[in-house]
Formats: sequence, structure tokens, C-alpha cells
Amino acid sequence: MNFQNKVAVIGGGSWATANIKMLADNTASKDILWWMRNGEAVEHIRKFKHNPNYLSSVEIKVSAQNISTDLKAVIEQAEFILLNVPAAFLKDAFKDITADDLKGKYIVSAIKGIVPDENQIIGDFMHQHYQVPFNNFIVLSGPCHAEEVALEKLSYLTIASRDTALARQFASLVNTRYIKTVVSDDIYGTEWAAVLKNIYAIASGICHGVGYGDNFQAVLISNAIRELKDFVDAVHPIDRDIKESAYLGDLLVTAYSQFSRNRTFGNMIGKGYTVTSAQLEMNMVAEGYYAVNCLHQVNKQYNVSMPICEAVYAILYQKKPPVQQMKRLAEQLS
Ligand SMILES: NC(=O)C1=CN([C@@H]2O[C@H](COP(=O)(O)OP(=O)(O)OC[C@H]3O[C@@H](n4cnc5c(N)ncnc54)[C@H](OP(=O)(O)O)[C@@H]3O)[C@@H](O)[C@H]2O)C=CC1
Ligand SMILES: O=C(CO)COP(=O)(O)O
Repeated sequence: MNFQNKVAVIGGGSWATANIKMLADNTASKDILWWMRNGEAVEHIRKFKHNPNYLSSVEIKVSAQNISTDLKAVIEQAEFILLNVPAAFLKDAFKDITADDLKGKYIVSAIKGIVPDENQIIGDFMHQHYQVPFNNFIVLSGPCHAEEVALEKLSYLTIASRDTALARQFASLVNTRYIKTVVSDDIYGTEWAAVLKNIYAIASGICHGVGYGDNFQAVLISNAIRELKDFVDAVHPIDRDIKESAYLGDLLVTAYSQFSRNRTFGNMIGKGYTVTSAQLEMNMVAEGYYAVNCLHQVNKQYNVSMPICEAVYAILYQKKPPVQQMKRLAEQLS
């Protein structure tokens, strides 16, 4: 297959900015395009070569005319469409985009979330609403915080697609001195694991916020990986090693890292912040907040025992006191 290597990054947040950096630092010949909704940020980046709102220390090496607020025009010029908009806002961002606009394009999802109301992970959503064939769909995941990419800390990404030759091609556009890539064909497991680990990171933050220590957190995360495996195996039962970095690795980094939005959000909830005040304070998106509500609906179909996710759901959506819920949860862990 002949590739043109024209990549459009869709979204203007931290992960989009980190993805722009990886693509620019990668030495393969390519065109990089960038869409974001914020016109002022576009003007600032064109002029000063830094994103004023996210990872502002990163130098942006994308030509000024390739950065735009016109999504249709950006998509039209690209071959790979790299989605970086939080799942809760994807439908709104794509409201003027049609299946025809995406025909023949490769859709790469770097989103770790579920589309609310639809209760679909991104591959299913793009397939059902935009007729994107699964063979044209790629997942970019793995334990990797945008902040560490900005610092060029060694990181590993998993690039998953049913078409592993396509996954390898996309991997060849993002690997750098500090980014190593692993190719997989498990699109369902990779997407669902990335969604669930955000919920477990919120649980981890809540536990910290209410006063549990490292000893308890280790038990929580040991139980979380079993819960994650049970759910992913129920949704898509294939032979997968849950200890691989796209599954266990991403859970660990998100549950333990100082950079995690989800853990930070959970910590604030544990300390008594309301959901709204925690969201306002962070100015970044904790996907797990939206995901746990969707998962609660989706799991009615699979009926997997998920006490950790249910505790997070009860705290965030049924306003149950974190201390009481974590005490109840602790009695169910082993
Ligand atoms: N950050 C990370 O390290 C990683 C993030 N991801 C995933 O990447 C995706 C993007 O997250 P990330 O880059 O971290 O996001 P950030 O939290 O850094 O930024 C928030 C993004 O959401 C947008 N946004 C906020 N409110 C709205 C709204 N009401 N309507 C439309 N857009 C809105 C912001 O746009 P604006 O600035 O215009 O308000 C901004 O682009 C998520 O799915 C996340 O899980 C995956 C791996 C690592
Ligand atoms: O997915 C991530 C790291 O792999 C980022 O997690 P947070 O959204 O919790 O920061």
C-alpha cells in the first residue's frame, strides 16, 4: 500500500499537543495538520509556536497555514485523522462532518473514553455513525502522560489495528528517540482497558483523598486489574496477556502518577470537593467521570461483577459519601 503520510491531529488539549510533538520529532517524511476549536489559541500558536493553554513549553513545529479551526478543510487534506478530543465532546466537534468526509481515511483514536448517550467506545462510534470500516481504524494507547512526552521521557505506545500492517505504518510516524511503539491487533481490549483504567485511577485518587495509604492502594489496583480483565474478556474474549503495557501498564501509570487527571480528580472528590468544583479546579478533563456512567449502562448487558467501578459510580452519580463507599468496597477486596 502507498501512504501519503498526511496526518491531521484533531483537538487542542495536552495529548493533542504531545502528539504534535511526537509527529514532528519523528523523522519520516510527512505533512502535519492541526485542528482545534479555539481560534485565539490557533493565532497564538501560528505567531509564537507554543500552545498557550496546554504543555506551553513545547515548541510547535507545524507550519502556520496547517493549523486551523476549520475541521472539514483539515480532514479533507489528511490521510490519517488522529482523534484527541475528549469523548464527551466528540459528537459536538464532528456535528458537521459526514461519512463521506471520512471515506477512505484512516481514523486513529487517541481518546480514552466512551461517547456519552451512545455508550460506545470510539471504534464502534466511528463505525456506526460514520461507516468507518474496522480495517481503517487504529487505536493509539499505552501508559503515556502528555507531560512526560513534553519532557522527552522514555515512553511506550501501543498501536492497535485489525490490519497490523496499517498499525505498523502509523507506528513508523510517531516513534522517536523517546517514543517506542508496540503493535497489536486487539482494538477492543486496548480501547476498553484505556477506558476502565481511568475509572480505577479515580478510585485510587478517592482512596488517597479519604486517607488510605499505599498498602491499601496496592490491594485496590490488584483487584482493579482482575476486574478489568473480567470485563474486557466478557466484551471481546480472545487470548490476551493482561500484563502487557497497554492494559496493566496504563492502569499502573494512571493510578499512581502525579500527572494523572483522573487520579487528581478522584483525590479532590475524596477530600470533599463536589464534581463541579473539582472539574473547575482542574481545567482539564478526567474521562473516567463520564466513562463510569456509560459503563454502568453498558455492563447491564454483560453483568460482570465490578465493585470498584460501582463504588465510583455511587460516589459520583448517586452522591454517596466517599468514606462510606470506600469502607464498603474495602470489605469486598482481597
Ligand atoms: N493527557 C494525557 O496525558 C493523555 C490523554 N489521553 C486522552 O486524550 C484525550 C484528550 O485529553 P487531553 O488532551 O488530556 O485533554 P485536556 O484535559 O488536556 O484538555 C481538555 C480538552 O478538552 C476540550 N474541551 C473542554 N471542554 C470542552 C467542551 N465543552 N467542548 C469541547 N471541547 C472541550 C479542550 O478544548 P479547549 O482548550 O478549546 O477548551 C481541550 O482540548 C482524552 O480522551 C484523554 O483520555 C490519552 C493519553 C494521554
Ligand atoms: O492516559 C493517560 C496516561 O496513559 C492519561 O491519564 P489521565 O487522563 O488520568 O491524565
